[in-house]
Amino acid sequence: MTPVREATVAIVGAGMAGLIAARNLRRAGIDVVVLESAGRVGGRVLSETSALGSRLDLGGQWIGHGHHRFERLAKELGETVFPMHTPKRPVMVEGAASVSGSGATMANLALAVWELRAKLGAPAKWEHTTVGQWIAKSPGRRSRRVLEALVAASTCADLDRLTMHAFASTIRHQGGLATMMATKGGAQDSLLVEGAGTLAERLAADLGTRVRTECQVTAVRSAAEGVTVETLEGVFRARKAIVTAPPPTAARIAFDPPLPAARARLGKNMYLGSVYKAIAVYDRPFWRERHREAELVVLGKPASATFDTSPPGGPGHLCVLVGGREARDLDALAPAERRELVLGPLAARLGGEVLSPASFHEKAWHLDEHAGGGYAALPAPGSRAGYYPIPADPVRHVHWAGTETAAEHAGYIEGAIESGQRAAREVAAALGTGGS
Ligand SMILES: Cc1cc2nc3c(=O)[nH]c(=O)nc-3n(C[C@H](O)[C@H](O)[C@H](O)COP(=O)(O)OP(=O)(O)OC[C@H]3O[C@@H](n4cnc5c(N)ncnc54)[C@H](O)[C@@H]3O)c2cc1C
Repeated sequence: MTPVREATVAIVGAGMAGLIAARNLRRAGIDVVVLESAGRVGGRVLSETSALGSRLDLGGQWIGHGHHRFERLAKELGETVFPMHTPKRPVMVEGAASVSGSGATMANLALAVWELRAKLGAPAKWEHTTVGQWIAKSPGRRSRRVLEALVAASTCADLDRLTMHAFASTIRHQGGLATMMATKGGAQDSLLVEGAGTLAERLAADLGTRVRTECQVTAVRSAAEGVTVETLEGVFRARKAIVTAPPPTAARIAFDPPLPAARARLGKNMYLGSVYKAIAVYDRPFWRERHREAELVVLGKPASATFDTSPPGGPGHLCVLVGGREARDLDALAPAERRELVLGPLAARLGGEVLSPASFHEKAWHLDEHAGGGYAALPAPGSRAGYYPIPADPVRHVHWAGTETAAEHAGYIEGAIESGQRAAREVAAALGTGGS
């Protein structure tokens, strides 16, 4: 029989929240074990190396304006922050032409209404209206397509699975629509040369054998003296547990005794969005030489958002994001077909070289059984459970972290870090050990 292993705190998930909680508990002298179901650490952050040697992120990457914890952590771990190459405003393109005139004006008007409603409070009837229904009623084919593209790229939601009320609540919590969508001064403000995924790798390296990958937690049983955590790799006993998996994936864990109804509801009433992300790498950002900006919203099928994420002095990086249902539509294609579909619409604008990257990196997050999707868990229609921040009150010896629980910047890496710090403080206090 496999022996039962002991730690003071067992942490479920080696994403940013779990790794930060582990690091802070270790700093307070508390023994931890981090149990991760995937064969790698990082969760929704993941860095790769391009054919030209540059690092790139297939998961979370941007440091948003005011994401101070994230920026501090990056600097502390020796990473280099650089600002995004940002035009005055992104260009919306359909085919080779940019979208202007009434299509753009109507879309901007709708965005202004959403922004205002998010600030002042959304009308109750928006609880029964999905974003898809709202957009379908608004005038102008192009304007509707712009709105669909922007909402899908900024939330990764299926537009018929996100109510206007929930969307307004997300906008409010994430500092406004303009902030969510902006590069300079917004949620896509700056990047890391070495990659956000590298931060997770460095945090895990410092924790050494305390981090166990391919160790899926199947059950957490609470008793008076602590918890027993069952995994596919054996049983761990601890005084406290911190669960960092987002509610839809945490719902696969059996809790004994069962979780209170409100907590269990979160797992049922939330889902992770669908998102496809690609980074195409070129020997230089050649489009800049032609005074072409690569911050684009492409209104084709699929609709995508493209960014120039090239590191300073390094190769050219084009980042393409497709969110929601259209991200899933890409799954059925062969890789070469998908690459052409994603890069093809950019060629008319940026030049034919777009079609011949030195390397092409892609990931469909909704197909990742461990992460479950991205960017973050969303509330399903029919309930306000799942609005940010989701409750994180401990249940006996079980504490909760993960970006969705963050009081500030939920959904972002900053929120994951904040939640890990908070959970570590909470657990250290419960153990009577202080903590950082
Ligand atoms: C494509 C994409 C782009 C993004 N872009 C940005 C961005 O630019 N900037 C930004 O700030 N944020 C971005 N985000 C969001 C950001 O990546 C996340 O908010 C953050 O990484 C979440 O961290 P977390 O630790 O809360 O959760 P996770 O990273 O999801 O960690 C949870 C971990 O728990 C593990 N797990 C789940 N169930 C179990 C189990 N039963 N047993 C053991 N382990 C389990 C999972 O495998 C995972 O590793 C993006 C996300 C995606 C997917």
